[in-house]
Amino acid sequence: MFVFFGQIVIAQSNYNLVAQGKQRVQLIVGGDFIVTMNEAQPVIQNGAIAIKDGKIVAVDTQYKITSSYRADRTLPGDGMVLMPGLVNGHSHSAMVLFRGLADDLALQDWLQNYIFPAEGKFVDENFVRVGEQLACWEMIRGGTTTFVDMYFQPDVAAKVVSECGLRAIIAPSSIDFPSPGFQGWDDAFASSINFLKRWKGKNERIIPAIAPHAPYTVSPEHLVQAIQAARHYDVPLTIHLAETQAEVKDVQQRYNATPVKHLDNLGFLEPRVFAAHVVWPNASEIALLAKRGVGVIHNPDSNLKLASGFAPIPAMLKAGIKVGLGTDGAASNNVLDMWKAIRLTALIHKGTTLDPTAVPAKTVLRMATLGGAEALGLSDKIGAIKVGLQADLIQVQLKEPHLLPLYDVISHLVYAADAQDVDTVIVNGQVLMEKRRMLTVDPERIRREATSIAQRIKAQFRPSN
Ligand SMILES: CSC[C@H]1O[C@@H](n2cnc3c(O)ncnc32)[C@H](O)[C@@H]1O
Ligand SMILES: [Zn+2]
Repeated sequence: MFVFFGQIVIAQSNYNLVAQGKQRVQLIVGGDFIVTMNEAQPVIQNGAIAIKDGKIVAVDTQYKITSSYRADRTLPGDGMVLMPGLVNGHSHSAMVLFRGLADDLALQDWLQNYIFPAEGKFVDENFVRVGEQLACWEMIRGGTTTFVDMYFQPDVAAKVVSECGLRAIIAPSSIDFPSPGFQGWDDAFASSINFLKRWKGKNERIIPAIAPHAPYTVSPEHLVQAIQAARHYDVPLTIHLAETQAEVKDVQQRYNATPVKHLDNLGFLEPRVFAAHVVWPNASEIALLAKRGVGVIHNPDSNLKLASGFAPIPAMLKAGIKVGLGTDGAASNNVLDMWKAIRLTALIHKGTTLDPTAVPAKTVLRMATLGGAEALGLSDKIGAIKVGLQADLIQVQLKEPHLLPLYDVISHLVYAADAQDVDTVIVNGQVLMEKRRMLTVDPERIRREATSIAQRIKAQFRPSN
């Protein structure tokens, strides 16, 4: 409101409210069901959301929303479920260009003899630009609205993400031996600090972070340096942790402690840290992760494909750990498809525990949205449909045969829906895909450039064993 000559003059938005009885917003989005992830109003039938300045300003029935708000634009929700966008808590996005390059291998063989050599030879600015664009295209198609990207060339990645409209934690990798563009830890780590100085607070959708690779590839001194920097610059830190039995054995031999305990001995574990995989924690390490408030990202597809094992997710959830879901990179998955991770999570833990109530559908859907946001430290911004949160939303169609009939919308989202069912994607109030039409990326150009890079890889790639 403006004060003019001592009188109160009603500003434009209030004028509209007074003039037409309705408040003006940018966007109204509807759904036959809104699955909110908000305990106060879990599922709303025939619902709608009003969005202004990228944020959710009202969540209610369609009748109430359209009675109170007038929108510049409306996306109707007939035959749709409206829900928070999916949060992919662990990926190496540009690795989509290595999709299908090295399959059916155990993690250490895969990394040492195939992936690290391929990265050394092919990963440069252009690789990351095209790979990141391909990954963003794939993730938008599948309803991911926030992802964590733990890889190289972070400025290139951040530029692509800011252009395509997604939200991302961009965590440049640091490791103790040569990696693309770096001699070793010192220059890689210095570069990651420069990246976060450049990007912190610059774009509300890009959150820079620190990412030491793993306890078996980063020395204790460097791990301490990483967590101290994360504290100093107040950014998240992510790391691969306790991924394989080989890692547990290796860390135990070198440091006389299992991986989680080793990090705790270094004073490394705190709520700003979220760890990927955590397949092999023992019972006391699970308790420790919960006590320290560390987030865990479960990557079931990658853990199965690399024969790493089954993470003890039911025990972690019981202990109160913040657990989210991730895809890992497409060289070990081989897709950035969160629906596959959702379904696998709901199935494998029932199989391993012989308990059909282990990790129920509702819990898995929470892990893919709000649980992931909590693990990443972003639940004050995303992960649920609630007034005040950012408008990161997806509409999922409910009309195709594999989704009929419908008794329980959450059951369908977990056990029956897939990436092709995502109809419309919105991040920060911006529509990135509408009725499956891509609005912020150029599929034809990406397809052409990705194919050209792959031709070079195919001609030149040699594993090191
Ligand atoms: C320093 S993070 C980037 C680095 O990690 C490699 N990587 C990809 N997937 C995995 C995994 O499951 N475990 C360990 N390391 C992985 C990636 O190829 C990059 O080199
Ligand atoms: Zn990974």
